[in-house]
Amino acid sequence: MRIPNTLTASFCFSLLYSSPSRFPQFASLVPDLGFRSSRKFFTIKRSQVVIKGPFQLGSSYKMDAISGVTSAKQGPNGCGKSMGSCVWASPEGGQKIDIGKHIFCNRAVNMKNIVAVGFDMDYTLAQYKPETFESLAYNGTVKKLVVNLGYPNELLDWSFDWTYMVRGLVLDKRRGNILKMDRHKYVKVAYHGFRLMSKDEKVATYGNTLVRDAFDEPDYALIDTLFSLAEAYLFAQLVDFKDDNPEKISEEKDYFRMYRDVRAAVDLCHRDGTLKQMVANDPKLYINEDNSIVPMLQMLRTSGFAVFLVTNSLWDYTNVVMNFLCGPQKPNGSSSLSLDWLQHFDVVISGSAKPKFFHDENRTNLFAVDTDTGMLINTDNGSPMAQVGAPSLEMSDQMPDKYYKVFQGGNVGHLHKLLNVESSSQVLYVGDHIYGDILRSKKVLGWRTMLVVPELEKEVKLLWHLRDTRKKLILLRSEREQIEDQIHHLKWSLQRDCLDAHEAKKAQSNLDSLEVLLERVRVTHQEAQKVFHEKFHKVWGQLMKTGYQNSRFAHQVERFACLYTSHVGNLGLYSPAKYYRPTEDFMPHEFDVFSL
Ligand SMILES: Nc1nc2c(ncn2[C@@H]2O[C@H](COP(=O)(O)O)[C@@H](O)[C@H]2O)c(=O)[nH]1
Ligand SMILES: [Mg+2]
Repeated sequence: MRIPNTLTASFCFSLLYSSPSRFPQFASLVPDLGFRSSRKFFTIKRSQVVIKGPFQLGSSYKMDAISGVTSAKQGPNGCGKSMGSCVWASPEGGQKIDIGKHIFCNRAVNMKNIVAVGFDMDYTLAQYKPETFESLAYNGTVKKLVVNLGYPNELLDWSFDWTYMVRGLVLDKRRGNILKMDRHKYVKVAYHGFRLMSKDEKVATYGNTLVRDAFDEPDYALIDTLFSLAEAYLFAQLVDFKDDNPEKISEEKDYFRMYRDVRAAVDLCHRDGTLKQMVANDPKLYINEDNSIVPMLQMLRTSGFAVFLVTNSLWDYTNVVMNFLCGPQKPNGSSSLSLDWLQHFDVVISGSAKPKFFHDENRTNLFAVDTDTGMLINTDNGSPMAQVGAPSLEMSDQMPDKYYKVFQGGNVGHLHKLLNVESSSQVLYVGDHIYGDILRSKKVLGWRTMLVVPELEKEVKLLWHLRDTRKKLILLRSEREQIEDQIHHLKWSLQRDCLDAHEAKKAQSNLDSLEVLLERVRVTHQEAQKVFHEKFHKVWGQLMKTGYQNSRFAHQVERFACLYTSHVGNLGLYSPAKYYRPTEDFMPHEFDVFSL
């Protein structure tokens, strides 16, 4: 458990209730809550090949009590004047970073030890607009279910609430349930379709099992990428539809098969042009414009880092998206495709097939990509190969008129070689997908990782605004526990102590009052907790919490992401020489000792 150094003082409180005569103090809290309401790149001329051959959120941050910004004393300036908006440094030697844009640290990353910084593209560099992009995926999927898989036409009239589903949920494919669980994998919130399951139903289904469910494939699906929000919503709709209209969905299509159909239809939307062609036609409609990316990339490169892109998207689509993000932009927002954006990268690997890419033993060929034609060129572990009958390869020191740094496929070994990386700990990779980008790269490979969690900006800001409420909730929970202890004490005394009649009567009276008070505090606490969570999300509450515990999603972030932040551009707000240090760990006993 970690708490930021700067906030610890505000969490200090003491509750020393020793006798029933102090009960009114418990009750006095209830109405106060306000809840009521080194570069090497390949160069290829048409007939000839030429081969050519890197500074936390620690104690130096002070929270601005009004606005929730911290002022960061920064390290040496690695940012040239030309990079106007890469403003991590200012003449005053520091700048205000909005709390929603902080980079949070689970595991130390010293940028001075990093040689190469890499990026994922979709939902990392490119933030899709869920209201248009996920709706496109939703509509395309529904259409395929009806036209190709024989689902009833009325599905075409359904609509999609893109705000409903959130990351970190788990779909129970066999039972048609959508679950939110804590870090111990205890199901805390459960819906069947869109119907909230009662506590008894939930416990009967998921509680008290001797062998705890892993909640993994094949019976469960993890909503771990923003790409999955539409399919989760559609699955819930289908579950309700089948329950209400069993005659309209063929019998053999149980919940599991319906999920499989939805998955297959979504998958096809990603492959058959349903999504990519539409984005290519009008990127501005589907992707957020972002003028922080280019300055951030420039800052990294001028600071000496090798910068790379590894995306599962293929070259043609990558080129469209990166053109949109890096320009050149035309006044109307459209951009004609150019290769200018490649200047910000040392190596680009499209069609990388992550997470397989992170396994060294994966023998997938690495092809160079002809960026004009999209044609793949054979390479021998990244070194271009001559075709039989074509002119032979030559080595030259001269800068060629056309060079290649775009590849497809391959594995992490190829990438290390291309970047001249000696140790995997020298690489920082920024991605949005815990499984696809982060887990494997850190666990298997030892790369340093940064997870982009766009939901975090709103969550952290809200947490900041609700900090007093949160403190009152902590106080109320503690109050509940202490009343319970008093009740247990009195009950024990009534049963075991030889009390005279007067003492027994007094104890019983105190006990009766305490039980009434406990019920009042319990109801108030529960209601307050519910209202608090609903401020974050009307259905699922705080992304990073389930009740008091970290959510399963938060647990994964903590375990697998060295760093995490709301937006990739936040990297440009910190010094390229920054030493990101984690906040101090706290065990529960330390909370008691230090009154945290
Ligand atoms: N075939 C499928 N492709 C999918 C699916 N969900 C996402 N995607 C595509 O993967 C890449 C992600 O790229 P990255 O930059 O984040 O590595 C992108 O092209 C998506 O369209 C799916 O279910 N099936
Ligand atoms: Mg991605």
